[in-house]
Amino acid sequence: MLNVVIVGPGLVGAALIEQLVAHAQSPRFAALPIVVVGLINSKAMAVSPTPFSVADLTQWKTKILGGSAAAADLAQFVESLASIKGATAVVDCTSSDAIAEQYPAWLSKGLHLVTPNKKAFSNDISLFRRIQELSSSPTGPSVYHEATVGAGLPVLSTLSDLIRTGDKIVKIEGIFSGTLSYLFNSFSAPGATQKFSECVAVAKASGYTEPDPRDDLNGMDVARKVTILGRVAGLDVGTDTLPVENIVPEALRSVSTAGEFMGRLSEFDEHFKKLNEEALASSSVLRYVGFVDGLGNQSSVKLARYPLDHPFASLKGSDNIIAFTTERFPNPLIVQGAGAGAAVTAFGIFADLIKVCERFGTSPSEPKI
Ligand SMILES: NC(=O)C1=CN([C@@H]2O[C@H](COP(=O)(O)OP(=O)(O)OC[C@H]3O[C@@H](n4cnc5c(N)ncnc54)[C@H](OP(=O)(O)O)[C@@H]3O)[C@@H](O)[C@H]2O)C=CC1
Ligand SMILES: N[C@@H](CC=O)C(=O)O
Ligand code: NA
Repeated sequence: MLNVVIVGPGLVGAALIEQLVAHAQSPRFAALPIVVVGLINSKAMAVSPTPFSVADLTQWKTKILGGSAAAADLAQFVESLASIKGATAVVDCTSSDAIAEQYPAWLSKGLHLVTPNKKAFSNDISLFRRIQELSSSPTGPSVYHEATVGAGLPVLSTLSDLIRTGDKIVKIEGIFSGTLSYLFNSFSAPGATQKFSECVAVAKASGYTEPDPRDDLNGMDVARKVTILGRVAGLDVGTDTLPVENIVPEALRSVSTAGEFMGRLSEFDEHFKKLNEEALASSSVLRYVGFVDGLGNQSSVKLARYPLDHPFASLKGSDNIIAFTTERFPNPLIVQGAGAGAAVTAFGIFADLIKVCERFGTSPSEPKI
């Protein structure tokens, strides 16, 4: 049995709980060897020596983290996991740097880690290397973070399979942001009529953006994904050295809240309209792309023009597209699909939890179709 505790049941963490509950209730599946024993958000926490029931998980906001729950204290929360019998995985669904810093300590206690939080893998490379080192033993704790790039799409698993089998990465090129994909697919297309600020508002309301959409528009979210891919491919890349094109209008970079930023973005609709018209005039569209250079040090993140017949130009919705050009795949291996949103991100986390189970011999059975 794998015990799971979720740190930060926000949009994505709540969707994970929903998927675990739906799985447990589905007659198609045998009982899953995954149980939830702890939840903590920024206000409250609860850890139970026995698994939370499906009924409690269905109403976790009131039944688990409601009135009688203890005040949140992460150190105490982690300490109390020592009393839980059997393997335990921490699922970090925050976007917190401070929590990412805790991973080495958690791994040293033998806790497994599954997370969509990009920070630990894209901040200082020494943290990335420490985590790799602590999770490198086949019998020790495992770390899976598929959802940090392309949400649930099989991007990191594909990359690590290519590398583990001896392929050489030439380049990885793609649209790695669900938010920026949605924005430019809707805004920069022949005949499109929506204003840029309207597209940003829809992306935020759809749950694609980071809590502050400037973290998407400034290119940092894509830079983090390019960094993670590069590091998994063995390259020494970091967000501090990557050239990154920031498309947040200069005047809005230092406004203090995401709300103020959203409120004032329409002042810059004309600026984005002009960029778009220039692209369309040359039969091209604007797309925000990341590039990992497997052979040199030309990795980058930028807004670029693509001709209308290019695969990046015909992308839909919040889809990501990731093209791996390798020694074995001179015509790129392409992964494409929804790369943001609560359900597809939670799917990636859920699949990683199943991998933790498989690695330790508590494999869930296949559906009974
Ligand atoms: N949304 C998406 O499409 C995708 C998201 N991701 C990543 O998934 C992660 C979660 O995203 P999302 O669910 O949208 O974010 P939310 O802002 O909805 O949720 C974040 C959660 O973290 C909690 N939290 C923040 N700080 C702490 C803390 N110090 N201790 C305990 N809990 C804390 C918040 O608590 P409280 O509720 O009390 O405020 C909240 O529950 C992020 O790292 C994001 O980059 C990855 C791929 C796609
Ligand atoms: N804000 C991100 C969420 C997933 O990483 C995006 O838009 O892709
Ligand atoms: Na992924």
